[in-house]
Amino acid sequence: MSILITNIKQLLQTRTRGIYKISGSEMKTLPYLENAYLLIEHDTIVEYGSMKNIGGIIAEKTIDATGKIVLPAWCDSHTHLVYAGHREQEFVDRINGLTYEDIANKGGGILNSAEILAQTSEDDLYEQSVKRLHEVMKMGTGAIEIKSGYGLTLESELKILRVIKRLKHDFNILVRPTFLAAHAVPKKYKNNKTAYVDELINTTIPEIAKAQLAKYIDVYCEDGYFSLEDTDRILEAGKAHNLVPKLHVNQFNAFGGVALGVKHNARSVDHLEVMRPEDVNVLQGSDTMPVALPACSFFLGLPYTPARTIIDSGLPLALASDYNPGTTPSGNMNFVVSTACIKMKMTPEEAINAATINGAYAMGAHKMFGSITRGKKANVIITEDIPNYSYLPYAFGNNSINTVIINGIIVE
Ligand SMILES: N=CN[C@@H](CCC(=O)O)C(=O)O
Ligand SMILES: [Zn+2]
Repeated sequence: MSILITNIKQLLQTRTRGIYKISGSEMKTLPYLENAYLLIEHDTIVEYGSMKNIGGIIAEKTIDATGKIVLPAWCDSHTHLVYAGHREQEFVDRINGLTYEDIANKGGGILNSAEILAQTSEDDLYEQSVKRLHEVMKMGTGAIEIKSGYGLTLESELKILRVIKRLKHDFNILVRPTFLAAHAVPKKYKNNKTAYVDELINTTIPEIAKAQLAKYIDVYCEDGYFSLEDTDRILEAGKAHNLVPKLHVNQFNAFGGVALGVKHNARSVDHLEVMRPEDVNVLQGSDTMPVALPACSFFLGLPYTPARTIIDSGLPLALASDYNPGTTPSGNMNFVVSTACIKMKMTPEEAINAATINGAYAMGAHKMFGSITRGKKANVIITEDIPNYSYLPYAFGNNSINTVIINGIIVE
């Protein structure tokens, strides 16, 4: 199937091959063409250019994008999309004064989700997750990372990772699986966290690696969860099984998690709501992508990741949704981009770079996703008739998307 998109008002994020992430002041630039066309063959972008030079291209399907903007589909590099049930009671408890920490200390939070998931069949978990994946694809997400982490036992973690594999197989979208059993200490190990970490290292990680169900390994490095020492041991064990590190760090406390991530050459360090100068400095010159999750800050009323400090120091920054039942029950990347502009003072250009090419980098998908580049996967959003690209984050809460094409196929 070939698709020709014509009369595009603005074709955003047009880049030549070999550009894998955008850093510092370069994030303020979003290359684009006006009055453009884009040609897709099968699942690939094969050509684009000015309408003046369209020549005699013929395709099986033509979409007239007069008045519309075309941009790469969002690359959401941090989600927990495979979960069971919901946690709106905790939401109400927070409105009534409890903190995220209070709720976790009462056995709620991640442990609450793990209990529900243990009682949910694999098929049911799959069906619940299908709805969410389809919903985010309709909202423009064209590549996604999904973590386990609501299992906390070998059996339940495998259940989640098998569901992720099924989604990957059944849906026409890049899915990157991450193993996150170090998400919370299970009740059984409440007073013996070291035994849980030992079990992860000696049994769970080797089994997960044997099953080839994950590409990345993640740890929630935070007070009350996993310490620097635990995290170091877990990442080391993961690396021995070819699992690439990603980290949850600096959500509530900063104590060296970012430096540890850099030491392990983590693909990304995510959250970063609390950043000290040394946490920013240690990222300089590294291959690790900092990732902000503004919808999580919005929902919990936490500080926002200091995007200006990070970008103005010359670093790159990616944006992701953190879709999960506890801290971010939404996978809407349009909202993430708006919130980054409104609350983190990112310009629309910076936010779009962060949610496309830098998001692709944060999940190791930058060679085929995240920009309008000849030879990359045909993952595009066609907006409604809107005045310009700044209107996208400006009209927060609106769905300004008309059509989403993922791997050359229109999402229905
Ligand atoms: N902070 C750790 N993990 C998730 C939330 C987990 C939960 O509360 O269910 C996050 O990234 O926000
Ligand atoms: Zn998360």
